[in-house]
Amino acid sequence: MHFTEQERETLYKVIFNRRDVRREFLPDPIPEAVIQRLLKAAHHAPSVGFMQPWDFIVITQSDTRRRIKEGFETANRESADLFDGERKTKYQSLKLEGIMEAPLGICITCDRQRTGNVVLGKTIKPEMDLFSAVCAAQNLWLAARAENLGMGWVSILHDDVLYEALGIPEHLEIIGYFCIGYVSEFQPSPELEKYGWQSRRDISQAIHYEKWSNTEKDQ
Ligand SMILES: Cc1cc2c(cc1C)N(C[C@H](O)[C@H](O)[C@H](O)COP(=O)(O)O)c1[nH]c(=O)[nH]c(=O)c1N2
Repeated sequence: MHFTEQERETLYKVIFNRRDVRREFLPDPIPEAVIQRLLKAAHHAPSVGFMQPWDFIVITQSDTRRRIKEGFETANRESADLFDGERKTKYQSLKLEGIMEAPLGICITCDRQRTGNVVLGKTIKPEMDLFSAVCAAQNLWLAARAENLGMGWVSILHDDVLYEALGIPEHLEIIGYFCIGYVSEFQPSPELEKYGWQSRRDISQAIHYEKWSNTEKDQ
């Protein structure tokens, strides 16, 4: 298959207009066919040794989401305490999840034993199964954006909250919890940039030719 220039432009548009969404969620229901398309896109992510170590837990019940939200509140208080002074005040002013507002939650797990102990491509770097499951998360994120759905990653959560609330078997690792829903708008830039927490690095600082090189600004 050969992609046209227009199709290519669309892909880049999706990439550059994807956002981590926390505050713009609408309660509008997501059609089941759309949810299935998102999950199929996630399931078609690359994976080490074609291990496909992920599972997707689909959460719509507000009772379940409330338990997760309570877990977030605990973890968020602990997290705020790790920052000092002005930074702490700023942290506390940020909105870092949309668990109750987004009608859909998806938890991605990773079964590290899915295809046995020795896996092609994972023999030297054992963490490659986890990386593969993160690729599924990114596919989900981009597919959601293409469907005009916002998605937010919530990692300010202790794993035991998700194990308990979602009945996840102990042998699975938790990759992440994601809030998904239609949105009032997509912000043009990251929320953390807009609120002065962190700005985007200049791309020239991220690219190194032939050898890693320290740029002046990075030191
Ligand atoms: C692994 C991981 C974990 C988290 C995130 C991202 C990733 C990749 N991000 C979202 C993060 O803040 C966001 O991606 C950046 O700020 C850049 O913004 P955009 O995603 O471009 O909008 C995120 N955001 C948030 O509000 N609460 C969270 O717990 C997390 N956790």
